[in-house]
This record gives sequence, structure tokens and C-alpha cells, in this order.
Amino acid sequence: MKVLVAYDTYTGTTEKCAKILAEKFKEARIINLAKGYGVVLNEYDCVVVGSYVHAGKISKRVKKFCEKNIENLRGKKIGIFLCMLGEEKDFEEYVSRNFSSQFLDLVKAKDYFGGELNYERMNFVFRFILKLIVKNTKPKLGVREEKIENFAKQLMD
Ligand SMILES: Cc1cc2nc3c(=O)[nH]c(=O)nc-3n(C[C@H](O)[C@H](O)[C@H](O)COP(=O)(O)O)c2cc1C
Repeated sequence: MKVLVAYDTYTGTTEKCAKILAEKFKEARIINLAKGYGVVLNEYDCVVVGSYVHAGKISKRVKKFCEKNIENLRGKKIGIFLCMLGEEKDFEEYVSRNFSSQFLDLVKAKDYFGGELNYERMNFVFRFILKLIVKNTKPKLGVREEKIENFAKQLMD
């Protein structure tokens, strides 16, 4: 099975997860949507999109990629993963808020892989906001490797 993992990252966590995920498959290509993509989707049996979440919203590039390619994605195994600090309930809300129901109908696997706080890669405002949020909500930090493993298995079935 040929797999494409298309992602967008702000501080590097989504990229890290895209790489861990891609390693689970024999034939996988990774593309960073911020760097443009000259990619022929017909070549792939499975397409996974990965994004960070900022204030409840996924990356605009990921959103655009899903909307623009919806017709070419039909008939393929589709996966969505998000890197975020929230948990299951937030994840379900972000998914329904950010992806169209037509796109969600195509999805075989979806999950969140956890989130990190790479303050050194954030601008001053984001760093300030995130420190406040973390102080108040004390989220569980870190990439959930077991979720990535399960996600890959679902797509291989
Ligand atoms: C400005 C900003 C806003 C964020 N908003 C949310 C949010 O609404 N919900 C959430 O679960 N995580 C939120 N996060 C956490 C990120 O999604 C998390 O740190 C993720 O790992 C970032 O992925 P990246 O390193 O690929 O950018 C936010 C992070 C930043 C910097």
C-alpha cells in the first residue's frame, strides 16, 4: 500500500508525528504543505492529513488540501490526525468543526496524537497565551506513540 502523509506544522510536533507514522508503513511519502506540493494523488492508496490546532482551528493549508482534492481522494483510505493539547471531547469538536461532512464520510481512521509546547519556536504572543493556558488547564503533554501505532494499524486493515 502506497501512503501519503500531508501535514502542516507550526512548532514541529505535527511534523514529528508525520514522520513516526510514515515509518510504520513500507512505502510512505511525507509532504509538508507549507513547502508546496507537486503531488499526484492517483499514485497513492492511502492519504493521511495531519495538522496542529490553534484556538480550535486546524491549519488553513490542510483544510484547503482536503477541500481541493476531495474528488481525487474518493476510493482511497483516508486518515486524519491532529496534534493538540485537548482530549477526546475537544478532538471530536475540532474534527466536526474543521472538516466537511463530505470529507469525513471518506475517513477510515481519525485520532489525536497529543501535543507539545515548543516555546522556543513560538512567537512572543503565542508563548504568552500558551503559558497562561497551561497554568490553568495543566494538559497532559507529549506525543502518544501508542495512538500512532493504532492509527497505522487501522489503515493497514
Ligand atoms: C497559539 C496556539 C493555540 C493553540 N490552541 C489550541 C487549541 O485550541 N486546542 C488544543 O487542543 N491545542 C491548542 N494548541 C496546542 C497545539 O495544538 C499543540 O501544541 C501542538 O502540538 C502544536 O503542533 P505543531 O508543533 O505541529 O505546531 C495551541 C497552540 C498554540 C501555539
